[in-house]
Amino acid sequence: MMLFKELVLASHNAGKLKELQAMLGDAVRVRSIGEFSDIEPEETGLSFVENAILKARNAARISGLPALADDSGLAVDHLGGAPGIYSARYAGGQGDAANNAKLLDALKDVPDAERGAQFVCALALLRHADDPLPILCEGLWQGRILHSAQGEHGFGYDPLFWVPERDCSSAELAPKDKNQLSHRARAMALLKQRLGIA
Ligand SMILES: O=P(O)(O)OP(=O)(O)OP(=O)(O)OC[C@H]1O[C@@H](n2cnc3c(O)ncnc32)[C@H](O)[C@@H]1O
Ligand SMILES: [Mg+2]
Repeated sequence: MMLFKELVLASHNAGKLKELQAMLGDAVRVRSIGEFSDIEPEETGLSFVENAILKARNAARISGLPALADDSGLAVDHLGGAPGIYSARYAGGQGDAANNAKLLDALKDVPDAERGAQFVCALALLRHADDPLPILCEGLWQGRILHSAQGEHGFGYDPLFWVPERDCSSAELAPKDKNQLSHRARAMALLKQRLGIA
């Protein structure tokens, strides 16, 4: 059952915000944390779930609203699951292009069969800043890392992520298709079930 009509999305990533807003639809009025603060909390957790809770708690405290956070990243088999929770900071916080260049370099000469990877998304919803029982939902998306960037849609590692079920990169998918297939889409589908807005 839906407990509120308005929530704040605890993300400063424009690509994520767009996707989460599209997935939530009209069921709930969505505010962005950028309306309240430009300061990003330090992501000190050792798991996606811990970081999602930390970001949602911070946003709920700042806004006084229920808060939804997304902590996500790319886990590459050949790299033992890296960059994982450090995906945004993989190349030292220099942004998507630097992260992608570093990833291609790390996988140089690695054959396709060993380029498996998964996108991971953890969503945390806190009804208020001191909520002792956050709602947690996760989603995974299996694919593999390309040898060069392909496609213009999406954000982050999308141009390097090959989607086997569609035979294209995740940046070549139309946004509405990515929003049905992705790690974020899967986590959000579970969250909507939990909230009774599926
Ligand atoms: O923490 P917030 O403010 O939400 O924004 P962020 O960009 O820092 O987000 P994360 O800490 O969760 O880091 C996620 C990293 O994983 C990447 N990522 C997550 N989902 C992705 C997707 O759907 N497509 C491409 N890259 C994605 C993204 O580009 C970041 O480098
Ligand atoms: Mg972040």
